[in-house]
Amino acid sequence: MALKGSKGYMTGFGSEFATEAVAEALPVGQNSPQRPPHGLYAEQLSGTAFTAPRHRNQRSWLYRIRPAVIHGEFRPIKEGSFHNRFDEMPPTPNQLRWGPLPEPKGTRDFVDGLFTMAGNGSAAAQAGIAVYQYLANRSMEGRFFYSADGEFLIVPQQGRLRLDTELGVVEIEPQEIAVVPRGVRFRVMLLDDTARGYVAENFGSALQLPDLGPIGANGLANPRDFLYPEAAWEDEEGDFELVGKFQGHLWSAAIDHSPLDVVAWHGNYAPYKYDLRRFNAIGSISYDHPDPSIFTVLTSPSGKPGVANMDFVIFGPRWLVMEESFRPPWYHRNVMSEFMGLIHGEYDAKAADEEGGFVPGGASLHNCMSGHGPDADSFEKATAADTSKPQKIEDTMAFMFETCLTYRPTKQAMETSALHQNYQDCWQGLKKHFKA
Ligand SMILES: O=C(O)Cc1cc(O)ccc1O
Ligand SMILES: [Fe+2]
Repeated sequence: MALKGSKGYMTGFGSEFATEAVAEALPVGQNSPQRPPHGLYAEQLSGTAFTAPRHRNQRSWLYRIRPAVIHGEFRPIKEGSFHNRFDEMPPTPNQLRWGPLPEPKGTRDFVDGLFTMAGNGSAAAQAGIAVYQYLANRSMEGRFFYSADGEFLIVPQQGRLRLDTELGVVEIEPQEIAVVPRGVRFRVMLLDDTARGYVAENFGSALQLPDLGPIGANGLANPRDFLYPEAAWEDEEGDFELVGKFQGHLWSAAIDHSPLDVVAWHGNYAPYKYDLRRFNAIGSISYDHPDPSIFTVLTSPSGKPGVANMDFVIFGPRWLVMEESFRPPWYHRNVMSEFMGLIHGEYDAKAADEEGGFVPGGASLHNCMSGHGPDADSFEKATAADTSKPQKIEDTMAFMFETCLTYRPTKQAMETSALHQNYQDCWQGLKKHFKA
């Protein structure tokens, strides 16, 4: 089942778009005419309060075959590995690292295949985030999903995905990301046999581009590299299911038609994709390793000046030229909490070890004020390196979901066989070099 209409994209982060998959389906000069063109229903989808300041206001007008209200009663469904239970055990200050999650038995689609790793804040407070990993081997057939709790930032690590959404089709592959806004209904189709990746569900204010300050008008993730789908639709009837995530729980309603029936839309509240390889990395060209905030792709402000509910930060290919400096990340403790994943290649602060190290598909968690930094091998290498020569970090893509609220790992994340038992050993070989 492929949606009808264009599979093209429109460019520009947060732009005001207008798109129609059927000619003249968009009303001209008004949003809600008495009789919209082609017998469509007009429906507004508000992502911010009606009264949010204009530069932060997000809403789209959807012109659809049936309004979103037509579906059966929602009933709670049994939750598997996809849940928001962050209080099943006391959060640990220990540094944690996981290998790739083991393949579960049987078939599962994107929604069944979500596995909650950690979270903080709550959907109720509209603050904090949940971090999931997914492992899917089947497309969502006859099944649609939305979250009222937050936007979904999807980071594929293996396998291409086609996100069929109410507002159009977004295709992503590893090293690209997509964001599906709160409330938008979608289904995830696998374009390869299996799919594996990470998701941050952002309960707080919508992700936006960071301010650039003295960097100037250009750099980091450039607005025109964000792609939004053109309208695409289907008019399918059948015994389908709509799964909603609402206040941390999953609900299911019968729906006798596809909710992906939006023939035209206009506005600035829509899913989008971004290719991480387009990131314009900016760094030190003199000395010292800068703070990783220079690698922020998207940020969700918390309301406190300069403090992010979440930052999505990437560590991609770049030159290191800092002279007489320790070039990898320094040892540090951070009031913000750091969940990391590796999409591709190797991370410069962590070499392979007997547990496999930090490998693609794996993850690490360095929580509020827990010490961390390069392992012993990486430290030795970096302190011996010739820093009069530039060094290129190539063929790698790691990322961090950094948040101002402390992560609470789930019980299942603490009990999975993927959790490394000896992670802290990677630092125990750090020798004393002090000479008075
Ligand atoms: O801990 C990490 O590996 C992430 C990180 C990278 C960096 O370059 C500086 C600080 C930081 O937390
Ligand atoms: Fe860190």
